[in-house]
Amino acid sequence: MFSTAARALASRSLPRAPSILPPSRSMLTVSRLSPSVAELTLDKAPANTLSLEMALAFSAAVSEIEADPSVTALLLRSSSTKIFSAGLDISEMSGPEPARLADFWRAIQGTYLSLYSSRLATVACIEGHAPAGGCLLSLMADYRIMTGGGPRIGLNETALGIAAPYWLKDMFVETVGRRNAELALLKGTLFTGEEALAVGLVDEVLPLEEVYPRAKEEVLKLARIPAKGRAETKRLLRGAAVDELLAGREADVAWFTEFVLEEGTQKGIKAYLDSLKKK
Ligand SMILES: CC/C=C\C/C=C\CCC/C=C/CC(=O)SCCNC(=O)CCNC(=O)[C@H](O)C(C)(C)COP(=O)(O)OP(=O)(O)OC[C@H]1O[C@@H](n2cnc3c(N)ncnc32)[C@H](O)[C@@H]1OP(=O)(O)O
Repeated sequence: MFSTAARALASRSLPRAPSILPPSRSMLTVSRLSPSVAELTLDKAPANTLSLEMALAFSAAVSEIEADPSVTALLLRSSSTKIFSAGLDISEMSGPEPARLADFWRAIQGTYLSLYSSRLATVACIEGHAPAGGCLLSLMADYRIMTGGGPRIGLNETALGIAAPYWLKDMFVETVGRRNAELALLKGTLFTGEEALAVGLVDEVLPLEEVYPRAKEEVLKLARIPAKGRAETKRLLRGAAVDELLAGREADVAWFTEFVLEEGTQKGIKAYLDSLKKK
């Protein structure tokens, strides 16, 4: 839906180095809910983390779905009802090879550029946890439906000693409003579904068994909204944010790689990774 030039710029900046594996589809499945509605299921055990390969596979799958003119809507879900996505694969950032780290971040940017700018109507079906990068995936959708009670969602970067990139922070601010965002980002709050609903981070909260049926109902409904008007409205709402990242993509890569490669950050990342593995 964005300009051809912007699209070309986005795809030209994606990693092309021969060392990068081709996107693997085994981490994702794409199916049809109806002739015009696709379903994209994250299927990378145990936590649907965004590794370099997963991020590339995600963007490639979204682009492929979008390239089919008969598809007007997309449902995003996880094959696990416990974890929607645990966010960025922290092992990508622990003792990284700098060139791969830069490609990793370009691929993470690519997930945002592919789905946030999509012409499709998009619904996120969040049955399980969605911290940090998991929250990012859901924020890129037009509508979010989440399980109440147990799972948590939010941007917990600050609590991990890091910061969300500006384009993720901006998307969060746009969604929950300035003050709610400040309070949540500065504390690294992870919300229950009910708390997320109260701040506008999700649009509906339901018992687990009702989340997927309701998400299907909603995406099938959104698929019937005239596609051209919706796509143009999305461009008007989100185009400036997407163009800003496209224009400053390499500066954002430099910010991320410098931060991650710092000795202190590396110590923190290693300690956090160890704590996750020891759980
Ligand atoms: C730390 C980053 C550092 C620097 C970056 C600097 C600046 C830029 C900032 C960019 C933005 C970053 C956003 C992110 O996404 S960072 C990642 C944040 N994610 C988390 O904090 C979630 C961590 N995971 C959990 O809290 C739990 O796993 C969860 C609540 C989701 C589920 O709990 P459950 O008990 O059901 O499962 P676990 O046993 O904990 O996990 C299963 C296995 O998966 C592994 N795992 C989980 N999350 C990650 C992850 N994000 N990366 C890598 N591996 C992960 C976990 O270790 C378990 O593995 P095994 O023990 O089975 O081998």
